[in-house]
Amino acid sequence: MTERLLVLTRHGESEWNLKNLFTGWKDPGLTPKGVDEARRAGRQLKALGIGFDIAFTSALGRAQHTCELMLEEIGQPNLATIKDWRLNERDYGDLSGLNKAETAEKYGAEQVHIWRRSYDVPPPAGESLKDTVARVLPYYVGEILPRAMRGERVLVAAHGNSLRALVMVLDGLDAETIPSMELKTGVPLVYRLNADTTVATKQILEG
Ligand SMILES: O=C(O)[C@H](O)COP(=O)(O)O
Repeated sequence: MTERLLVLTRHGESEWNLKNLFTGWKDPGLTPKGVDEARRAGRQLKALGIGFDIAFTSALGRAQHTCELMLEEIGQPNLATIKDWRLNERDYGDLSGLNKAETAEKYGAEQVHIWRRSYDVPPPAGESLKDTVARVLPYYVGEILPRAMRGERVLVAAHGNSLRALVMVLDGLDAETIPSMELKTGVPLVYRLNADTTVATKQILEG
């Protein structure tokens, strides 16, 4: 039987995650903890006997480095990896670089939660999750899903919100339930898909 394996992993902790700064399309690197998280994710997958035929990541360094470290730990350091901006984190617009706690003090915790976790309310000059879905989903359907459907084992190393966009579709979440869904850094989501592209099983490899 064809195995349709799709593994999604948010990048390891970044330098701006540690400083509690809105990051979006800015390009800080991983912290030492983020490097450890990425390597641990690779080791967890290897322990399950999971390897890959193709990897996808974004145009941002924290995701690319996470992908490289995971593949190194799995023993596939030279695996073909496709880097595409459509998997980038949601653009946080004018909030990029601002401290999240200070922003909450200035605009209110509720407003910041809405900017961070709602479906269709964008941060100032940034992307809403709905905007992010509008670029991630077509890329998934056009470039990633066909490979999984023909039995290629696929790794996607990306970002908290570009992956929330994907998980929303895979898990059948809606605008009311997506705000409560968060993805931890460096924790692989292991999906196996049915022939009709729906989700057969999902495993979250908590640290
Ligand atoms: O871009 C960022 O700030 C983080 O990677 C994700 O931010 P969020 O968890 O506030 O959406």
